[in-house]
Amino acid sequence: MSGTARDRQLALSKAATLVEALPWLKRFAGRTVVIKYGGNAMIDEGLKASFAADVVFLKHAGLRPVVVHGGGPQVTAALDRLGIDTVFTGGLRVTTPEAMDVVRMVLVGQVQREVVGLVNAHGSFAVGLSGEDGRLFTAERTMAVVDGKPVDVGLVGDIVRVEPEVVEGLLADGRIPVVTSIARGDGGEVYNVNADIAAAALAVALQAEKLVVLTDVEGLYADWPSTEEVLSSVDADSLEAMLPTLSSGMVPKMQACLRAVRGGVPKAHVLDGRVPHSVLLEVFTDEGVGTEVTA
Ligand SMILES: Nc1ncnc2c1ncn2[C@@H]1O[C@H](COP(=O)(O)OP(=O)(O)O)[C@@H](O)[C@H]1O
Ligand SMILES: CC(=O)N[C@@H](CCC(=O)OP(=O)(O)O)C(=O)O
Repeated sequence: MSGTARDRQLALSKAATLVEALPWLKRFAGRTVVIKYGGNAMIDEGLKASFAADVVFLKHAGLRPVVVHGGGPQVTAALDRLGIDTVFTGGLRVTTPEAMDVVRMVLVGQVQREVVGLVNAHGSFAVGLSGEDGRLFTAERTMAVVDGKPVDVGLVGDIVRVEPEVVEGLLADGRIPVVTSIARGDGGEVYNVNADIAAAALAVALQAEKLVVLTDVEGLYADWPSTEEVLSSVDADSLEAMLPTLSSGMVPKMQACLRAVRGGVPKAHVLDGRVPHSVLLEVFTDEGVGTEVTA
């Protein structure tokens, strides 16, 4: 093919991508999308920058993105440096009072600041919040479930109340809220909340159009640890039946997707955050990517 013909074909395919986005741009105008940015998806500087660009793109395209970030690997690295062992049970970090201080310091003081900085490379959009701010999240102590039995995991909370006004105020002001999954209990105790669960609770409270969860696998594998088949779509009842068979970080992630769709969020998606611009591909293309959870 001559250079000119190739150039013309490339231009046509770029135009086709833009045109494919048109119905989605119309459909999602003014809608809220909650994006959970997992610590395992924060791999390198290029990917972090492409995630931030996607979030800012959504905002300029007329959506209202809200970021809930994780940072589990970053917390584990900080605990290692302090000589504190890490144990996960049923996908939740066993959180001693000593570990809780580190979790809060790393998530709010380090990871949230980093995400705010990445988004604000594009303008003065991002404002960071902990679940403690404006009493956004109230939590109660919870347990992990292993083989159907509850197991104590220390200062881990589940969200029992969301007061989304502080986030709604920021959205109305044209900002991009960047939320950390730390919450207080009614008695003032501080809890470590899994970030997938926090993102789902917030998506429900904001009546979001979508919950998008970025992680380090292609989606939900049908028969993990085999990675041959990614489920492209699963409904809430089938997912609930699968829950007891899931392991590690997929347990809270899929509980979160279930909670979102049962709470009225039309769709939840688990995407591979290692693929650049996976958020844009999910929101603005016909096929979507990863695993979609529907009610
Ligand atoms: N059925 C499954 N499909 C995909 N991943 C699974 C499955 N079961 C367990 N996993 C594990 O769950 C991990 C994702 O959870 P997690 O490590 O908590 O991610 P994140 O930090 O993004 O929240 C995957 O990397 C994989 O090791
Ligand atoms: C209770 C619990 O497990 N809390 C998580 C909070 C951070 C998180 O969820 O981070 P990722 O999304 O990167 O996994 C933790 O301490 O690691």
